[in-house]
Amino acid sequence: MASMDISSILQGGYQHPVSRSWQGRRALTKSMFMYPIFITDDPNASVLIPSLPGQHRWGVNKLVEFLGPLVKKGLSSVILFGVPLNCVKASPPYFAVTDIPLTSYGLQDGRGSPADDENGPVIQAIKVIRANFPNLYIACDVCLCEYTDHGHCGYLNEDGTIHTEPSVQRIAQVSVNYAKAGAHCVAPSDMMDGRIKAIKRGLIDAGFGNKVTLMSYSAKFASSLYGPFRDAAGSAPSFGDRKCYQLPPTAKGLARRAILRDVGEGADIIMVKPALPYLDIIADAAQLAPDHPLACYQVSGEFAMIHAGANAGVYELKTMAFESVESMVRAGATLILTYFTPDFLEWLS
Ligand SMILES: NCc1[nH]cc(CCC(=O)O)c1CC(=O)O
Ligand SMILES: [Zn+2]
Ligand SMILES: [Zn+2]
Repeated sequence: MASMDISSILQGGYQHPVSRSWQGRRALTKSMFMYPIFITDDPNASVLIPSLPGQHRWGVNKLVEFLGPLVKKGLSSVILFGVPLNCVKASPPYFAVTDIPLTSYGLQDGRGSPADDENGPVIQAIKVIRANFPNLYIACDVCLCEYTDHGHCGYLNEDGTIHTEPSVQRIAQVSVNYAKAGAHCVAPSDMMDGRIKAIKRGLIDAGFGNKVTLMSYSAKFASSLYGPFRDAAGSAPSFGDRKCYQLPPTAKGLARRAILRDVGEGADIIMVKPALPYLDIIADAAQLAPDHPLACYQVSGEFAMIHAGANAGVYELKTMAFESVESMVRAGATLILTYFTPDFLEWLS
């Protein structure tokens, strides 16, 4: 060892737990975690989702009891997903958005009207959370796939292709209605071209420009890792796939263009999704949008996979969960959407 060159020695710098804690650029904090929760339209529901270990579909009447202990432990933000299950399915009509009157809640109509119905699960949940947890930051996922009968993220033309303009118009309308109900943040996950600009315009025109954050799922890939979520939300497409709007897994260049576009269209936060297989994209986003908060979504399949590996004895769950999010932070993420949030609140206490 005496012959080893001074420039060869690194271990002296991290032999102690305290010196190891200085090796990350940023330490994990509780406020880095945003918790995705599923709100269904049975107000008393508390239904375990089999493919998402420990996660439930909640009815609005259960939210206070469920969130109370988490808020006490330091939960600072949630993202809401509506899961309308008590809807009659109709065959998809094809139309321009302005031609279709709002139907009453309960009818799945190809227009996605339950998304922002006054009595629908998301609007109700926003109000309950605002009233009971004044410091909890509420983001709302905005998409049409949970609400349309065909399960696609936008409206369709007769040939099954995306009808972009009415889709974007409707997504902006839903976003504004979530803002009116009290959401602090709207997060469009639909991947329709031009929706960030349309939502920003809508928010500004409705007086929410300086009050509501716009978080864009900018680099969202067509991934195999959304399976448990589609189970949970009942949002699997009834035909076809999402490859014409979600990005191909190989598409580094498209992801970079989408990030730059969304920055230009007024996004306040950029997101990469899924997270762990796309760390290079997170690093690209950190470099392309260095002055924006950068979110990543550790999606349902990543969460299920980490649990499955732990159950198979491949690693210890907590160690792997830490390694996964530490990797995301190392790549440049400042905010992580994850079903592990309740666990991290415990682990970081
Ligand atoms: N647009 C809906 C949406 N919003 C978030 C997810 C995935 C979240 C997860 O898997 O945890 C999806 C699924 C999809 O696009 O098919
Ligand atoms: Zn969708
Ligand atoms: Zn297609």
